[in-house]
Amino acid sequence: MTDNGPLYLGFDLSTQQLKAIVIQSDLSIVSSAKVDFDQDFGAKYKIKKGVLVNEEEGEVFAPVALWLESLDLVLQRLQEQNTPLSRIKGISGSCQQHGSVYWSHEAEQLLGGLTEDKPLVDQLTGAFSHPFAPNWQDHSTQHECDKFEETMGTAERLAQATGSAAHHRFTGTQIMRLRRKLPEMYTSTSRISLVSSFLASLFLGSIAPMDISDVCGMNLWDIPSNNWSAPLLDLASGGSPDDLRAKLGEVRQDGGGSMGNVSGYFVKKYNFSPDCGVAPFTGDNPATILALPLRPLDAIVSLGTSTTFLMSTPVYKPDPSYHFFNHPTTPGQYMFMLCYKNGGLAREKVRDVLPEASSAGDVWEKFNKFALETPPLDVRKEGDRAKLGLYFYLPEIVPNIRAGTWRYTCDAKTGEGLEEVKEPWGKEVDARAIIESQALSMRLRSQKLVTAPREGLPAQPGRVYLVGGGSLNPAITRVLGDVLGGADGVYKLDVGGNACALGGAYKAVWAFERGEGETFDELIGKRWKEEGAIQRVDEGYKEGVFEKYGNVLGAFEKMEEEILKVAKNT
Ligand SMILES: Nc1ncnc2c1ncn2[C@@H]1O[C@H](COP(=O)(O)OP(=O)(O)O)[C@@H](O)[C@H]1O
Ligand SMILES: O=C(CO)[C@@H](O)[C@H](O)COP(=O)(O)O
Repeated sequence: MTDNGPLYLGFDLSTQQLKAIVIQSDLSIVSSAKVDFDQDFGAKYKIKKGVLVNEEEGEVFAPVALWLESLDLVLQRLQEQNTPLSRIKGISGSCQQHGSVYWSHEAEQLLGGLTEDKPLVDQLTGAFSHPFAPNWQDHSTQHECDKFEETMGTAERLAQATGSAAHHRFTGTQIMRLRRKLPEMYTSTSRISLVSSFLASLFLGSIAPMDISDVCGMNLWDIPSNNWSAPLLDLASGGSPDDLRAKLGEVRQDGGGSMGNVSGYFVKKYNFSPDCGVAPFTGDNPATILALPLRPLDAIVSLGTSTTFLMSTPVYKPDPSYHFFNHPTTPGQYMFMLCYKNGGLAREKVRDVLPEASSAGDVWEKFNKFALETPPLDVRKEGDRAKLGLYFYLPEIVPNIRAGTWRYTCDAKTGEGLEEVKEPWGKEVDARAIIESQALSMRLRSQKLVTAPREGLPAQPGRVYLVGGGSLNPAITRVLGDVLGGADGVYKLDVGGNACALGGAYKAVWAFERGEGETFDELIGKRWKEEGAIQRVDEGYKEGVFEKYGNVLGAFEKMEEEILKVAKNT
């Protein structure tokens, strides 16, 4: 670390953790710290995997107070490592998408009057009209989703306007439901923040505007007209669109620059400089595409609690089965995203029932052994049928199928003769089958966005970058490479689970150091050094193997369609 250059702080407030990462202008990492919600506060807030669940209504939510306590704790941990917080010139961050925080009428006053002698949680309890933030795993809003699509006519039209069809977790449907369920709470709400603008607000000491990319996770922002959608605001607000517009506030168009200086609380308590600026925070997925300079055709797979597949593209081609967001830094660019609820936690469920699974040592050892010893689609010899499954321990997003496990087989060469298997096959086959299933779904839905990277190759991504906790797993990375390809290889970001925090920190560097008209990719592209930042973990495209999965892609789609007919989420 140099002795006196500026430092930048990036956060990631995700489902299970709050991470902080401090970097220098040359993008090198100075220090990092994290709070694990279950480990640090599980007993106090009675959370599991970062959230509380009301099974009966499909509600999943997190206590806002938990996040306040976590922010103080993560800063204290950075301080304990002697991180020179006084040198931090700018702060930005990434937060779980879609969650919403409800501020009371006292919020601005309480945020503006924080004193360093008490923790945030003691001073801000009165700043919220609702103690909980709905989490992206919430699935209580089917009724509201139906109304959103009805209002726009079809799921296609809603996707054309807002970048996505109606989704349970999207903030507009969540706001509409909470207004109906808790009318008094809604009336006593002065402002509504996304998790990203909530965290930025704490640093600013006043309520921050929403971010131009994260706002696309609400089903309320009309992307082509760059404004709130009038009919959808009207619907969500129950006929008082102006009131809801005021609660949502302005949307900041510029992903860079400063929204203001850090609040005195952080200056006095943690020795931040009074000149330290706060840049807009964004969603964790938009921040992930900022964790490295992405080239056209490159894809990122984020293996966190959720699994997401991300690409950056200049083409706005929305469809009800996926999502488009404004790019977090570059006007005219978009982020393409697929999001699955059954990511890391579903793989853990399969892992935990494997024969001989041991709880000591590496908990993934058996899972990895079975996944690597099983051949693609469990086709061991000529004539064996390919095995395909769906492993949904939670109701899934795409396809919109209820929780359940299904197993099918089909002809491995043609994909024909798809049949459901009534007796489950050996549990050890599930280890590979669940990864294949998750990857086949991503390949199916992204195939229209990819082309042949070079003559003679089938259409596929160029590089596939893996981030998030699951990227540490060699069996998962191998199977993803087998199915998704990647003509230029599969890489893991060396910061493992910290990619979006790093994306947040890079965003802060760009926000405060950009030259006139200098784009994020230009600035970061000049400073980013591949060596030490990424590690090649799989060759990606393997001739013969990739094609085996291509042979059953149609059968996989048909399997989903069959299951949808009998097991649609209602
Ligand atoms: N070695 C590993 N192999 C497979 N999965 C792992 C491994 N280490 C962590 N994970 C998974 O990573 C997930 C957490 O990833 P992380 O990116 O930190 O999540 P989030 O950002 O959602 O809090 C856990 O649910 C766990 O299943
Ligand atoms: O709902 C989505 C994206 O639409 C999730 O990706 C959330 O943004 C939370 O992600 P984690 O990092 O906690 O898995």
